[in-house]
Amino acid sequence: MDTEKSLYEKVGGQAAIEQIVDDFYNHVLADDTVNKFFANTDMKKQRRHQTAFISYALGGPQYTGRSMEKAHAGLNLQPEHFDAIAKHLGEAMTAYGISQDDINTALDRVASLKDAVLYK
Ligand code: HEM
Repeated sequence: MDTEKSLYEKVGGQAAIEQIVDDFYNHVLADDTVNKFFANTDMKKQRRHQTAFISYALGGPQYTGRSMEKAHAGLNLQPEHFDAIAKHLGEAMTAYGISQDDINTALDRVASLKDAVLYK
């Protein structure tokens, strides 16, 4: 748990998340593999999604809304969608100057939610 907390703090806390979210968001919306899922999602929700996703990856403040299963119900997300989102997260973190080691830690965390998110 200490390691998780320090990753969030290490990369700059809330301010880092906001910048990474902006970059991540632009990439997700430009990617035809995944942007269709957000076509009917309102902007506020989308923003919450990106922030929750990245906060979780960094071990920051936890999202307390609907369960991952419920949040993705009806989307029937497939591995390629998950991988595309993970790739954009990695790239946004690289652009922000986060080390590859820390990025791998973040991607491992995110991968642990795969079962909760896919095929719902
Ligand atoms: C670890 C992985 C993920 C996490 C932590 C996560 C987190 C969340 C959260 C917290 C919400 C609810 C947002 C809200 O209602 O305010 C949500 C909804 C959503 N997620 Fe994810 N997500 C993940 C993976 C994905 C993937 C791979 C996709 C595919 C492109 C995706 C697409 C969506 C969409 C479209 C919604 C909105 C559904 C709606 O409009 O009700 N998510 N996600």
